[in-house]
Amino acid sequence: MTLLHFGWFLGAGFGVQGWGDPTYGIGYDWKQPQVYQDAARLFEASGFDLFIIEDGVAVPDTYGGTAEVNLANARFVPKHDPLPLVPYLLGATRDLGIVPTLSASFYEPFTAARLLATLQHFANGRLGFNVVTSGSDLAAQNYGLDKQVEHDLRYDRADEWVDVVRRLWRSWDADAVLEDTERGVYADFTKVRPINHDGRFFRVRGPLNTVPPVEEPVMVQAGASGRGRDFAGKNSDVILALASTPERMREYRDSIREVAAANGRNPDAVKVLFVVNPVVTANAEETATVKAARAELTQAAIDEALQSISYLSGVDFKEFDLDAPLPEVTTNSNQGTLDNFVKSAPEGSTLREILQVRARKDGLAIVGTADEIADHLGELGEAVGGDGFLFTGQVHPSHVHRTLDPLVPALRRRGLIRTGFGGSGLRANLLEF
Ligand SMILES: Cc1cc2nc3c(=O)[nH]c(=O)nc-3n(C[C@H](O)[C@H](O)[C@H](O)COP(=O)(O)O)c2cc1C
Repeated sequence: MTLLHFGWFLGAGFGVQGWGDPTYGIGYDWKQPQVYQDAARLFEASGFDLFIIEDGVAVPDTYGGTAEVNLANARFVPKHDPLPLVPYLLGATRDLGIVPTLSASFYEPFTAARLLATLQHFANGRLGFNVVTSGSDLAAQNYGLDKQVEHDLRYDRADEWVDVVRRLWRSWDADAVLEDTERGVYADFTKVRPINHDGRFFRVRGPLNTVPPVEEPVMVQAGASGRGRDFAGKNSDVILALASTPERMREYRDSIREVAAANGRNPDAVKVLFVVNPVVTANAEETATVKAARAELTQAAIDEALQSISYLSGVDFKEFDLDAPLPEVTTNSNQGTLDNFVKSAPEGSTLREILQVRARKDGLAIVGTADEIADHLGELGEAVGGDGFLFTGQVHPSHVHRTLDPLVPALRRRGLIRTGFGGSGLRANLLEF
C-alpha cells in the first residue's frame, strides 16, 4: 500500500473538549494550552503531518432563533482564539505542522501577513493557515456589517486578500538582510519595496515591516462550491474536504486538480485531505452496538445535527416540519456543506429521513476495529487516488488515545503512515509523497 498523509482537524476549535464524555475535564482544562500540547505530541509521534484548528467568531443562535442548544451542549461556543495557542503547540513539537484558522473577511491582509510571518519564524517552516471567508451573518454582525457579503463576492475578495498577503511576504528580497556589522548595515534598502496595491477591495502600500520567513506558510482551504473550488484549487496547498462516498471524493479531488492545472500549478502539489471520524471498537459485537446507538434518532441527536447545519448554513432548520419533504434551501453561507447535507438522502426525502440516513451512515464516521478501519482507509485512498485523511474529533485525552493507540499501529503495519520526518518543514513533508 502507498503512504498517505494524515492529520487531525479539531472541529471544535480551541473550545470545550469532551463535553458529554464521562472523562470530561479529568486531568485537563480546555481553556489552558496543555491538553492541546499533549494531543500535538501524540499526533507527531503518530506520524501526522498537521494539526488544523477550526475557528469561528460568533455565538450561534440560528437554530430556533436561540443559542440555548449551542450553549447547553457547548457546541461552537465558547471558543478561544486559536492564534495565541500556536506558539505553545510549536514549543511542544518538532515536526508537526500547526495550522490555525484565520478569516480573510475579518483580518486585514497586512495584519494577517505580519502575524503569520512572525509565527512562521517561530515555527521554522511548520506553519500553515486555514483561510476561511466566514459565511455567517452572525460573524459579520460582530465586525460592523448587517449581513455577510454575497457568497461569490466573498471569494473574489479572498482571492485578492491572498494575493496581497503573498505579495507582502515577497516585499523583501531573499538577500535583503545583510547583518553586515563591519559596514553597519542591517538591511539593503534597495531590496525592500512597497507593493503599492490598489485593488478592488484593498489598498495596501507595504512593504511588510518585518523580515518575511524564507518558507511561506502552507495555505489550507475548504471551499466546496464551484467558486470555492476555484479559489481553493488556485491558491491552496492543502484542501480540507468533506465527502461521504468514494465517488464524491474522487469527483471532488479531480475537480480541484483540474483547477490547479488550469492555473498553471502542479496538481500533485495540492493535497486533498478528506475528513473522517474513526470510531475504534474492540470487536464485531461492539461495532454492532456502537452503530445501533449512533443510528438512534433521539431528540438530542436531532438537535445536535440540526443546530450544526443551522449554524453552518445560516438557515434555521427548526422551521421545517421533520416529516414533510425538505423544501429547496439555499444559502449565502457554506454552500458545499449545505449541499452535502441535503444530498445525503434521495430528492424528496423528509428532514427526518435525511437525518435518519445520516445517522445510519453517520456522515464521516468509520466504525470498526482498528484493523478494519486501517484497511478501509487504505482501500479508500486507492479508490480515490487520495492524498490522505484528517481525523476529526475533540482532543480530550481519552478520545485521542482511544482512537490513536490502536489505530496508528494498524496503519503502520500496512505502511500507510509515515514513521519519521525529513525535518524540512510542513510543505516539504507534504510534497514528500
Ligand atoms: C472540513 C471543513 C472545515 C472548515 N473549517 C472552517 C473553520 O474553521 N471556520 C470557518 O469559518 N469555516 C470553516 N469551513 C467553511 C469553509 O471555509 C468554507 O467557507 C465553506 O466550506 C464554504 O465554502 P463553499 O460555499 O465554497 O462550500 C470549513 C469547511 C469544511 C468543509
